[in-house]
Amino acid sequence: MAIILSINSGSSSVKVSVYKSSARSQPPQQLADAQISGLTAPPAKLAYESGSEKVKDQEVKDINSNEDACEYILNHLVKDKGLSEISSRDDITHVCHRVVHGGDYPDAHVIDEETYHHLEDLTDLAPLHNTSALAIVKACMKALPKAKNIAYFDSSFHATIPEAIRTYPIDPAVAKKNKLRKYGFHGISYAFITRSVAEYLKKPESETSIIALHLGSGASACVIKNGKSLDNSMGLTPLAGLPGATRSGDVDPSLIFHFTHDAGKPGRSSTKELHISTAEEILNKKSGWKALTGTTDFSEISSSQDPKCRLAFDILVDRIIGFIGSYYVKLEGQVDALVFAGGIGEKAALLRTRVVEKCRCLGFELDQQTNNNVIEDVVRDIGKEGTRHRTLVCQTDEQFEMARMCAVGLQSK
Ligand SMILES: Nc1ncnc2c1ncn2[C@@H]1O[C@H](COP(=O)(O)OP(=O)(O)O)[C@@H](O)[C@H]1O
Ligand SMILES: CC(=O)OP(=O)(O)O
Ligand SMILES: [Mg+2]
Repeated sequence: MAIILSINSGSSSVKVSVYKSSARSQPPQQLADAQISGLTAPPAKLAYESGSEKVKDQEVKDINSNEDACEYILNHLVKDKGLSEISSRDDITHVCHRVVHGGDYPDAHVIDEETYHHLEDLTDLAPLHNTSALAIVKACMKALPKAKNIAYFDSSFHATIPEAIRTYPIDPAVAKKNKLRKYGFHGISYAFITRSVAEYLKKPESETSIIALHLGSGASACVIKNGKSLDNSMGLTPLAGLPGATRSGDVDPSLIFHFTHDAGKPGRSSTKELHISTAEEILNKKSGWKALTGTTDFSEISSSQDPKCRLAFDILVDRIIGFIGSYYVKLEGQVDALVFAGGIGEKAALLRTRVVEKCRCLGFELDQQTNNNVIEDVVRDIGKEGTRHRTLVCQTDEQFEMARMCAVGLQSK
């Protein structure tokens, strides 16, 4: 029997789910689910659920990093008397790590001392996104010496994006040398969404074409043609495309050269104090909903009448429909469904309403009653009966997807 820990280390939270995998061709069975959130807005809070225990919003002290959060969760799992499968850390056999940037890796990668440095090299491509995951990989290698660590990359699912879509129109020699191209992210989530939607529609994945939206703290859109990623709104890094909690999303790349108090007077003087890594930090960590409204909580933004919140909401709707229109054309209208996922996509009924209203001309329409109900199924049809295209909500689960891929790997041995 394998005991699999799936770790999703995000920009503001660490989510860890525990699974048992025993029988052949059975999906992994979840034993416990832990999350420490609020890492960027202390105090950090614990949510924990296992057979015997349920905790929500419990403040936890002295958690200052993703590694601290992970260590806290490991201790909690061992201490949980109801979780008999883990009585010591040695009971954990596999640890799946979500690593956002996987460069050219088309598949998951087992991590040992030797291969760890390959992952470190990738961090140069996305320092803001891979660093915390790698710190956790390192901590787990030390804290759980008996377990096998495996990296699952957000970019792998997008290895199928064709050349003309993934290539930036820049000097090809520089692009090649510095590995500058579109990679695309949230792929673990899109793999889960594609499989779940295909199952729901009772179609093979290879005949399923969807426009999917993963709208969380980081948000992206993806077009999946016959089960494979054709395009994703994120790019070289997760900064491109839709805005997010603290990310600007697409802006004119020149904007950053004007981003000082001298703004309005473009020229070298206006940027002389602004180091390029500061620019990256501003666009990734000091923009988005936080910069526009002061909060990163989208439920607050979507229910507020404050003009700043309404503007942020309208910006998200505008950017999303831009991608839907583009992706609809890329699929030549052969769309099985528009799919909403991620914390915002799954819970913000008003956002779904406004987006789908704008896409009415393409043949999408909602059933308002179903849309407004709390959605608990993995996939739920919220579309109006008789419309040309379906609209679905999918409760995506990146931790489960990694555990599932890990279990499939074990079964094929
Ligand atoms: N009821 C809600 N309405 C709108 N947004 C919500 C709601 N509940 C949570 N969210 C938003 O979902 C986002 C978090 O989504 P999630 O997919 O868990 O994020 P991540 O994994 O990227 O940290 C946050 O922006 C949060 O404010
Ligand atoms: C890829 C990415 O943006 O991840 P997250 O949404 O977890 O920040
Ligand atoms: Mg996420």
